[in-house]
Amino acid sequence: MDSFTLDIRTLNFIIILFSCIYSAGFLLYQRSQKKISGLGLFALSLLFIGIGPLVLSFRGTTSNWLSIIIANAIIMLGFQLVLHSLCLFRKSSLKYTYFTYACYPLSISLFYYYSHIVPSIKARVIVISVFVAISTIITAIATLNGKQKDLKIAVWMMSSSLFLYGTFMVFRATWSALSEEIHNFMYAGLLHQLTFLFSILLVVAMSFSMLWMINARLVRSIREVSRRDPLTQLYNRHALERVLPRILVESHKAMSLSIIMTDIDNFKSINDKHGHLVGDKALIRVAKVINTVTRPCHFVFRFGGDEILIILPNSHLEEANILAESLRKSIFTCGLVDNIELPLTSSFGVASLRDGESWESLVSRADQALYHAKELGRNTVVTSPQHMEPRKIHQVAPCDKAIS
Ligand SMILES: Nc1nc2c(ncn2[C@@H]2O[C@H](COP(=O)(O)OP(=O)(O)OP(=O)(O)O)[C@@H](O)[C@H]2O)c(=O)[nH]1
Repeated sequence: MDSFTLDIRTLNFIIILFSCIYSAGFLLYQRSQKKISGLGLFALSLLFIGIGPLVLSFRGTTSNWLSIIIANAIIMLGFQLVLHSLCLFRKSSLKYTYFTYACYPLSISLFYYYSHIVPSIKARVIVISVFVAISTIITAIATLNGKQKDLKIAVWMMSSSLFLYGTFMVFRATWSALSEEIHNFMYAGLLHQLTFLFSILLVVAMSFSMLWMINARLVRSIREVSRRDPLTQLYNRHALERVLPRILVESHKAMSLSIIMTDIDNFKSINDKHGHLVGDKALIRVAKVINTVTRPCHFVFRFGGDEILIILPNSHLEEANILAESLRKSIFTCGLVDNIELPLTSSFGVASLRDGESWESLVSRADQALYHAKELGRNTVVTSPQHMEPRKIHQVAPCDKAIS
């Protein structure tokens, strides 16, 4: 095992360099971009993981108190903060940090004991290896169990690099416990030299995974923005074009798909009478009501102007009618908009996909039904018949209030 040797001083220098560079990078990133929970603490943890070995390298030229106890306390604090920061970043419970925070003073006391009362390099190696093993394995679990939606492959990379490092530390502690006392750490053997090499790998892997997760979050938020209507926050036509092929394939398998087309009644006169800002608020209010009444399996799109399309996958006509009627009532009773009592109502056209019917034909039937609802006095739900009777239109709900 000792025929191959690595230079600990060089490896130590690389740890210091990488940790400090990544730390500074993350701190600058955090300052210049929108704050990301846990990122500042993660940067700090890397700084500690870098400063610890720096202080350690003064061994022999400064007091043991500084070069042994303080240096190792800084390294252990660095690993503790990696755990804390990743709990914040991944929205994991902070309970994961309790055990290692409790072990921290005990580990420092043991360091004091094995450097000043019963000096033993071997015992100190075991103490730090056990502490780091526990904290990195807990960090790997906390990272995996976080509630935050992140790119899975990057989460796995972060978690598995921490887990592998922790496992190596368990091996190092066990090996050291079974070996003889170490007289000079610099020549203690390959296992201890590998610790420095693996620490460099851990710093690089953690930093890369962190950047990967942040980048994936940005891409997701940009994609989300591009698919939402900025005023109502409903999905836009671009989103409809993206999800429609999938919805149609699934609905052909399930043999059922219904849609509801709705349009605010006399919206132009709301705009003309109260101004476009009030009109915007009315539109937002209607969108909110629709979002509250519909279920997560329904898709709601701003189709254009004041027209909103609701897609109900795997739903028959009756189900769509019941939903449309409940939406109609909820909009009719939704109250004041901007402290102004508006006659806020909507009309609805409902249609269900017929055998072999195209999407365009379905939308056109829902549009026709909506048109008839307007003709019938508005604030009404009209259903397009399911069977081929193009001229026959059913009115399913009476008008609560006709608006001229
Ligand atoms: N405030 C506001 N108005 C909008 C927006 N988009 C479209 N509009 C207005 O919405 C109105 C749509 O009117 P229509 O649907 O044609 O007619 P209506 O007055 O609602 O009448 P009916 O639909 O027949 O009940 C137009 O005046 C558009 O200028 C928007 O984002 N904000």
